[in-house]
Amino acid sequence: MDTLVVDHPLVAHKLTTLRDTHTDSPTFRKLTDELVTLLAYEATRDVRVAEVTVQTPLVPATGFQLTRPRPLVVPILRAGLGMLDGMTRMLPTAEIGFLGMARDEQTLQPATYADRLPQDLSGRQCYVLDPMLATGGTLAAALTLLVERGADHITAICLLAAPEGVSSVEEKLARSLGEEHTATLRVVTAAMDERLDENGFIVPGLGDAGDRLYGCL
Ligand SMILES: O=P(O)(O)OC[C@H]1O[C@H](OP(=O)(O)OP(=O)(O)O)[C@H](O)[C@@H]1O
Ligand SMILES: O=c1cc[nH]c(=O)[nH]1
Ligand SMILES: [Mg+2]
Repeated sequence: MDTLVVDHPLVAHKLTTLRDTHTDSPTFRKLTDELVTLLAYEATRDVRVAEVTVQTPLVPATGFQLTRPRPLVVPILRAGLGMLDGMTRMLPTAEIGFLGMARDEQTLQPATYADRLPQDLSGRQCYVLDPMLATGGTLAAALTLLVERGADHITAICLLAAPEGVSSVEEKLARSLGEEHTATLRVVTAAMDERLDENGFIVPGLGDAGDRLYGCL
């Protein structure tokens, strides 16, 4: 799985304010939205396009247009919802499917409570939105589900990732999908943080992304 850490001063600036415990929810939501748009620029670098010809007022011109089937954007509820508008600003014609997943605070295992995705994702290019890649359990389960339905190119956009989480996603996918699948899997993140703490929180991190976006549970 390719992992890209987006190295850009505006990303670093916005992320620093996002981490600040004094940043309130309205500001946190706005910064998340802006950060996702910056990350989406890198994450969509290999979005599928085809050559087309258009007529300018002067001459025919060769250019590119997004192909069909349209890309599928998949926010993982709850916190991934805070990334949806920033993503669809860059990909307004994308379709949107929803996955509701919550991590048990004791066991750290993810449970899926909502699945509003097409059953058949054959040949689909997907963009998964989840701000935090911590132990990796949530992302591994989401990627497994999408690949099992036929998605063949999936990019996860995360605000923060932990190194042990990325390794764990790779191990879990090797177990759940085996070596046979041919899907391209990528993670694009604003930062690779130091580590996880004993409660599975990313350090230094930004705390509980869902709570900071929406107040509390
Ligand atoms: O990598 P993991 O260890 O699986 O943890 C990451 C998950 O935890 C958070 O969601 P949470 O379960 O808190 O749900 P929420 O979005 O409803 O707050 C986060 O948005 C990820 O989905
Ligand atoms: O640091 C973390 C880990 C999981 N979920 C969060 O919201 N934050
Ligand atoms: Mg949460």
